[in-house]
Amino acid sequence: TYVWPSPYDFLEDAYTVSGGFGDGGIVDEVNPCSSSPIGGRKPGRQAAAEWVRAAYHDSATFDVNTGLGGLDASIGFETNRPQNIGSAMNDSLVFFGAFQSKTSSMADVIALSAILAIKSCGGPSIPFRAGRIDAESAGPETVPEPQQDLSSHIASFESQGFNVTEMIGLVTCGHTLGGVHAVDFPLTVPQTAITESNPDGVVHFDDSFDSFDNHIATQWVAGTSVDPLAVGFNTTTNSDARIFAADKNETMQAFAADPDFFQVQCGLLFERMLNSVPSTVQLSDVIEPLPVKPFELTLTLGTDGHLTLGGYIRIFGTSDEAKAAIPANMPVTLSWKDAHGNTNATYSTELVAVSQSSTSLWGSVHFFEINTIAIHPSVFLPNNGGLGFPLQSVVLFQPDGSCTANLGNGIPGNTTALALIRNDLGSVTTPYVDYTYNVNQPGSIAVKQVTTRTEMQRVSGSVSPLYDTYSATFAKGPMTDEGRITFDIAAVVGGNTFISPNNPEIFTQC
Ligand code: HEM
Repeated sequence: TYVWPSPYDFLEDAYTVSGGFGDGGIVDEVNPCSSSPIGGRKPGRQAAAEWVRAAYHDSATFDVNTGLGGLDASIGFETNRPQNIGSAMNDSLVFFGAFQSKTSSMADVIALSAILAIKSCGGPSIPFRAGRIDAESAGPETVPEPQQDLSSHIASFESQGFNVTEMIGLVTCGHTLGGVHAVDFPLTVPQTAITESNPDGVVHFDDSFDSFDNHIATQWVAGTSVDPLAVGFNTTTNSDARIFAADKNETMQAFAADPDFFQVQCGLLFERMLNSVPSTVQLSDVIEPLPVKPFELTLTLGTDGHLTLGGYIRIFGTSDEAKAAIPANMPVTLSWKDAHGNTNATYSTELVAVSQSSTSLWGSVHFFEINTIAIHPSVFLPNNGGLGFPLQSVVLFQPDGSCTANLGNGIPGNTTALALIRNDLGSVTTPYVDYTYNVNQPGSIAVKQVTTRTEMQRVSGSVSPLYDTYSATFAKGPMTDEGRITFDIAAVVGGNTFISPNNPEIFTQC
């Protein structure tokens, strides 16, 4: 199961916190469900629908027989294909770039975005797993198009692992959001749909385009469908009509009769769709909000030689009691153990509720601030055997003195990162910085993550006799507009490897 610390902590944060303090910002784009995407903020465009369609088009390259393709961000290299017409795919990828990092591939962000969009629109809770790997080229051209016949669609879905019933389900679940745009599909939607208030000429699939509900099915069964791919003027592109009726409307009738059945089936089908990945990819366990989780924890050496712990503790709950709780009245105590595993009345502190509130799509979430605790370094265990929240205090990033040179006009020069490494736990070998930045890739608007390694050198002692100071200077990568920049610092100390992971880009000027 998922425990802290994990390489996927960043994705878990993005999954769990959807507003207020600690919010990474992904859900804001699809809350409310009708929101249009930033950048191209046009009435009629809907980010939630665009993300769900992007996830489907990326995953639709999956082939169950070969185990190739699937959700792998190859969509970035496929935007010149007619199936992906419009700026929706690229606009989504640019937005997702802010959530891409060494431990969150673009493909994982695409999957996460669909899960959050569907939930924000009132749809099912879909389990999220991470670990997808980004492709570096286009996949096969297997995304279905509306003018194809039913047997082609059955064959397409079959090679993606979905039978006829599941095909009907997946198309219905997808087409409960959004619609068809006249600017991109003039053979399906008449140009008269384009107006000043509807510049892309969207015609929605059902009467509740911003609610993940079964109206797409109830309207179809009642004969009141407005779906341009079902009752459109051009019968050739009425693929939804052919698909909906492919089992004599059995599935559509079941969806129309029972909204809960619709939700459950959609959840299961989307989960399979998002987990369609190349057979070489090993997905993680399901990532669920942790009840208690450190957030932005920092452990630094102060000038008095004491270690200082700072940051926040996040508390998440789904019970009615948790939802009713007022953070300011919630006593949250942080206690720690000494080097012998013992507790002591003084090894404890009360945390203060952060005044700004936070929201989650999955329950209630509150943050509590650690009012910087100073402790003598020797009370920390290098590793507490996996119990509680192990604080790694052997290799520490030292923000004080770490900096990036300025070459003038805002052009960054080299970055110097400082680390403190314990000197009393055995020999220190191969200390290094792994710096992860983004490069543009020809053929896709999405950036690629690159990691370069620089060895660290011991430069001096420190204010504490237990730590020495190490330094590395390395070039910043090319400046792209997208992607997160992070670095890890690691060393082998006394035969064990210690890592200070995911430190944020250094902006302090030298
Ligand atoms: C035979 C299969 C399918 C065909 C031919 C098809 C075709 C289309 C077309 C032509 C559009 C209009 C796009 C636009 O104007 O922006 C559309 C929209 C959409 N499709 Fe499909 N689709 C199929 C299956 C699916 C599936 C399986 C899903 C999801 C699981 C899905 C999700 C969506 C969504 C959410 C939209 C709305 C996009 C927006 O409003 O921006 N589609 N589809």
